[in-house]
Amino acid sequence: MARPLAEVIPGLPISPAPGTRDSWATTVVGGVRADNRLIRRGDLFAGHTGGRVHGALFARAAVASGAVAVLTDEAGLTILADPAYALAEGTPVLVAPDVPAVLGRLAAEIYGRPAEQLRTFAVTGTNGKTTTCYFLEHALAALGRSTGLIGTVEVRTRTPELRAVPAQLTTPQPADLQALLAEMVAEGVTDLAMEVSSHALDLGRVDSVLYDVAGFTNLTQDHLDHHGSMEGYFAAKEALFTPQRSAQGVSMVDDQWGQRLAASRPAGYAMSSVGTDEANAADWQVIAAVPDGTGSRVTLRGAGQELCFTTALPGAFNVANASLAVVMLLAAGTDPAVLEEALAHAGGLSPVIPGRMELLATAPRVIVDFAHNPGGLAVVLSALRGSTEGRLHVVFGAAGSRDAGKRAEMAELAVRYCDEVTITDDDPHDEPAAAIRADLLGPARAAAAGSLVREIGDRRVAIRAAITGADPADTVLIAGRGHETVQEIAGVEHHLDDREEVRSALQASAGGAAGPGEGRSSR
Ligand SMILES: CC(=O)N[C@H]1[C@@H](OP(=O)(O)OP(=O)(O)OC[C@H]2O[C@@H](n3ccc(=O)[nH]c3=O)[C@H](O)[C@@H]2O)O[C@H](CO)[C@@H](O)[C@@H]1O[C@H](C)C(=O)N[C@@H](C)C(=O)N[C@H](CCC(=O)O)C(=O)O
Ligand SMILES: Nc1ncnc2c1ncn2[C@@H]1O[C@H](COP(=O)(O)OP(=O)(O)OP(=O)(O)O)[C@@H](O)[C@H]1O
Repeated sequence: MARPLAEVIPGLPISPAPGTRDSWATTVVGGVRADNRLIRRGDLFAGHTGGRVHGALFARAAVASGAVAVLTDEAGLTILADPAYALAEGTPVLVAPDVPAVLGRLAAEIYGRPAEQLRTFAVTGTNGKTTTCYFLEHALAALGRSTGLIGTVEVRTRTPELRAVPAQLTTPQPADLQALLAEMVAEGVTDLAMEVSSHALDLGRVDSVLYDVAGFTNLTQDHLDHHGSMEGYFAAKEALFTPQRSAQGVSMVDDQWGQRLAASRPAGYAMSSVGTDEANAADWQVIAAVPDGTGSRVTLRGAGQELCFTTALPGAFNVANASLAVVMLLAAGTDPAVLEEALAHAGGLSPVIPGRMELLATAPRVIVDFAHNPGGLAVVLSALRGSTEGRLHVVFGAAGSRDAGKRAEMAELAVRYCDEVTITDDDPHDEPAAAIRADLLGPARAAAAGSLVREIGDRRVAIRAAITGADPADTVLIAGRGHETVQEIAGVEHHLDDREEVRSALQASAGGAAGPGEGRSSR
């Protein structure tokens, strides 16, 4: 889709920069990007103030890649006035006081408002967004819909066959999101399941999308470096459940935040609730979740009806995630009996989700999971404790330069549930790795009653040590990085995939090999 700028900017706080000739109005743009590396011929480049660098510094490179106009802010105009960054005479330059605030709406106009041509499901909450979106995608496919998925692990469409690319962010930047939605519409996607992070809500990444159904999973401590407090974090999530952002919402009311969300919606906003604990009133209630293979057989009751489905994903928390996805589909108008039959026909709600309770061996049982905050670690460790005959081992660390306040609670949870705790590195980013480990080790050692606690900084060595030290009846959980394949230490990226390390440790263990620093734990 190509649109003249004169058609897309009326109504938006955007004006031509002083000195830009009138010809800007007839300039036709095919797309918009805020990263020069993504520019296609005919795009508008939006170069704005960033946390690290100003995007206007890349305007020349964007024009060299085919950008036909530039949108920037006042600081960007100063940069473009510098001969080192000045654009060729005649390049249309537009200016807005706050570019990120307007980018979503501008991109939606340029790409032809693609979100309005899709049925859109948004999932927010601290944990379970990715999982719930895979459940939604799986169920929608079972219903014969052509579904796109946007989330932390990957962005994918199912038309005409599966196409996936790794995700950069949980929720893409506004221009990238609109470009992606336009691509999906062009491919024939009918439904979209996407994760909406609190950062995205706060930073305006989804401002131009009105979702058909929004879902809330839960809230536990995370990202307080950005939001300041749990109230601030909740307020960011809550904004999704307003008529400006979604037509209706579904809240999982197992925690107090979900209950508060369900009870506090503005008049006229359609909100429903789902819960797995009968102590909390909910429109749809899980009345039974019985073990079925590795997962559960779930019965939901609501609106005078019952709906049964199975999921192979383990843990009570996956009963909650799957039930939320199901109730979001019901909220969208799906008939419960039709959904029940479609799920039965598809063999249940059992998507394969990279790095989420991913089972890599059975004796000992070795699982890689993305649990990286207290809420996630608590539910995963409690599920594994209950199903482990032998000893429970956990290998984990904490990401650097992020909400350090959650570290002590994670360490205490590890020793509460596990027999052996190996503290290692996650993504230290720019923080000294040893200092992060110390933040975990102190509280872990202080709280350790009977557990063995040890420190092995090198994650490969830590994984190998835990696996070679485990007996067949034991469970080893490698927590925190899930599907991730890059470890960032002091600004340098290293390849590291927990699943590959587990496989090679299992091979070494089967062959009797021993690497450096391995062996039984010491106190
Ligand atoms: C706080 C935040 O969200 N920051 C994002 C933001 O960075 P920034 O504003 O500092 O941008 P910058 O690097 O200074 O660059 C400024 C501008 O120049 C452009 N640029 C920059 C370099 C270049 O070579 N060319 C170029 O055009 C950039 O695209 C940008 O428009 O824009 C960057 C480019 O898109 C993002 O990579 C970066 O995400 C950072 C890496 C990040 O970690 N974000 C996290 C906090 C985040 O958003 N997480 C949530 C999930 C949280 C969860 O639930 O787990 C998410 O939705 O992903
Ligand atoms: N409903 C839930 N409640 C608590 N923890 C959960 C729940 N669902 C999943 N988890 C845990 O959280 C981890 C992350 O799950 P998932 O990727 O689905 O969440 P997310 O919200 O997308 O996380 P992120 O935004 O950090 O990527 C899982 O690996 C699991 O350990």
